[in-house]
Amino acid sequence: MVANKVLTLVLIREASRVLLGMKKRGFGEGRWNGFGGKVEKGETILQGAIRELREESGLQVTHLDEVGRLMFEFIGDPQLLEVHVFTGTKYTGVPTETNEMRPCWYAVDKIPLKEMWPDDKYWFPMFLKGSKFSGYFKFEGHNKILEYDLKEVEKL
Ligand SMILES: Nc1nc(NC2CC2)cc(N2CCOCC2)n1
Repeated sequence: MVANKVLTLVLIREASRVLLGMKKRGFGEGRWNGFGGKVEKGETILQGAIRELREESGLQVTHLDEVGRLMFEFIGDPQLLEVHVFTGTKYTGVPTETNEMRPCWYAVDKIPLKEMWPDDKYWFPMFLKGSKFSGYFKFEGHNKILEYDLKEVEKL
């Protein structure tokens, strides 16, 4: 039995723009995404999200709201990914390029969905509306979604 791999994803948002980063190496390289990654032993998921945001973008936050939960299955891989999506509006610092990520602000009507993970085009509109969402995506490789279900929820 392989436990889920717990990952975080932080989307920092201002009134009409969202901070994304171009992933420069590793999982998701070449795609725009929020900031995040693994949760380490001894930290909560929220603490992991705050840490990854700081490490990957230089931004510090004291509060994040969990807005989504996404599960991912990859054909042929027993390891499920469990991604906790957070958003925040109050931060300190300036978005800074790191060896992981090149940050860039995107207007909410110009989100580069074609250059993001394929699932994003389904749940990003829910994120932008301020809804909470819960979904499951079955991938074949890193570009093809075989099945998915996704719903807006009152409570995660
Ligand atoms: N936007 C997004 N979509 C994902 N889709 C699954 C890979 C198929 C994963 C993911 N992250 C996983 C890595 O940690 C950051 C968030 N972020």
